Amino acid sequence: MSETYSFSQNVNDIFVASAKLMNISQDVIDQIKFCNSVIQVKFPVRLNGSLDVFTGWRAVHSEHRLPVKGGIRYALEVNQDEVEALSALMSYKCAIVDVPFGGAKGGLCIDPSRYNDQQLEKITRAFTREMTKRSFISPAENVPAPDMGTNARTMAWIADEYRSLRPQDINALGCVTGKPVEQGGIRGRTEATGRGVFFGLEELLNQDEFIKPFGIKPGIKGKTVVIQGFGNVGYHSAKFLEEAGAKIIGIAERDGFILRESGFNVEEIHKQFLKTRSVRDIPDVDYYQDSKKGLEHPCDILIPAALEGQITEENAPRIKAKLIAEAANGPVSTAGDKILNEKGILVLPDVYLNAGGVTVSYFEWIKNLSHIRFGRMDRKLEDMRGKRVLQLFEKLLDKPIPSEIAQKFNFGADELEVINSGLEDTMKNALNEIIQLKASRDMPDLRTAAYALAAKKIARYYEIMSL
Ligand SMILES: NC(=O)C1=CN([C@@H]2O[C@H](COP(=O)(O)OP(=O)(O)OC[C@H]3O[C@@H](n4cnc5c(N)ncnc54)[C@H](OP(=O)(O)O)[C@@H]3O)[C@@H](O)[C@H]2O)C=CC1
Ligand SMILES: O=C(O)CCC(=O)C(=O)O
Repeated sequence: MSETYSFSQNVNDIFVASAKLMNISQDVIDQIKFCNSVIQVKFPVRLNGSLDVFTGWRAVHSEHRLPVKGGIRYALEVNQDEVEALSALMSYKCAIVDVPFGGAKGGLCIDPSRYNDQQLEKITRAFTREMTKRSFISPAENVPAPDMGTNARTMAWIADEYRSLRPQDINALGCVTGKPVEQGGIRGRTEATGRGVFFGLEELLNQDEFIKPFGIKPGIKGKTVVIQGFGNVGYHSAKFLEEAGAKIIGIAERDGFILRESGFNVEEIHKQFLKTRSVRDIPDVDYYQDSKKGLEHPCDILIPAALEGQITEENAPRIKAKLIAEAANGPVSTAGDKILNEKGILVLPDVYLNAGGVTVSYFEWIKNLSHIRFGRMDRKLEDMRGKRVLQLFEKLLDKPIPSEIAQKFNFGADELEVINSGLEDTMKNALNEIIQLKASRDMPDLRTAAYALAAKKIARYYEIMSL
């Protein structure tokens, strides 16, 4: 990454350029683009007898809708510029997929692998107290979720701590999403971002005319895929793509790049990886110590699913993938993006593609506020209704409907089916909106069109308010 790289500047630049293409006034652009507020907290935690001081941030980008929403990241690289950029991405992402939230993001400067679970719990609870005290966590105003270095368990600690601080808040469980199902979470959230990446790619690869100029053939089957980052998002993206017939040939992790041109068995490799969180000693693969070289390996689809700023003007000229699917936030810098576009590489942008996580977080938040699981009240009723319709058909036809056909009438969906269908619908509709806007305004690329769509939707809110 170049020394002058500013993630938030990158996000602002592309937002401003895209908003201008929609003829949005400079006043409204300025109102939207800046981060509304950001807190930095420094707090001590006693671990093994000594006091360690931790630094964390939570940035709120736009409160045009409340609550504001966005993950909490635990990583040593976390800094204020990063959380501000990520919070802006959250505002735009939510607008694109019509999730009625503003944008936020948090981060704690910590290497989570250096602490055991008990220590992480203590640190997380202390961080939660700091943010709750300042109203940077609440079901009505500011709702975190998992991101790099955090997971469902971290969210359970946050929810529990918040509940003990605000026992009178009947909606306390909605103060955070991405919780374990047993603690008020929703089925399908853990894998939602990866599943959303899959739905986005599936929809894109169905658009024969759109992808043809990039030399990309329709369909997922047989496509070769390289993934950077084998955590939550990378693993689930790989898994769903493999299930649909893609060949995952390369995985770039923190400590190296593994390659098998004939394709991995994702589940098997993931099991091995989890033993040490390393790709170094995985058998029967080619191993390269220089992880970043993995991004340059020839493939149909390259999926950066780790950090921002991974493809810049430095390595973009050497990228050989036909399609880059940005599962991570901000993996391609503005300068890198320009080079990819000039090379004719299609980029499916983060601000749309990884929105599956927040979409299902929205469903979880609704579940927490309504205090009932999706399907609990009407599943049986729907099932009975469906069966009656089938019986009626059988009566009219005077013969039984073959069981393989009857089974396809999946009446009475359970929570996971409801969530996954809502996610699929959201991801596919949003991509079509982006593609249509790109065509109608002759926009240069999907990223510009996605930001323009977000700008249009958020600007509408401000314009109505000042009528
Ligand atoms: N979780 C979610 O729901 C969402 C996540 N995202 C974005 O997706 C990306 C990944 O998040 P998530 O999967 O949740 O995070 P995880 O922490 O689960 O996984 C990230 C993985 O990337 C690895 N990694 C870190 N640095 C590098 C590097 N330089 N090169 C290769 N691999 C690296 C990590 O290794 P190690 O553990 O050693 O650090 C880890 O295995 C982030 O950009 C995040 O903002 C976007 C939307 C939602
Ligand atoms: O699920 C959420 O609320 C936020 C997910 C997130 O942090 C992201 O999309 O970058």
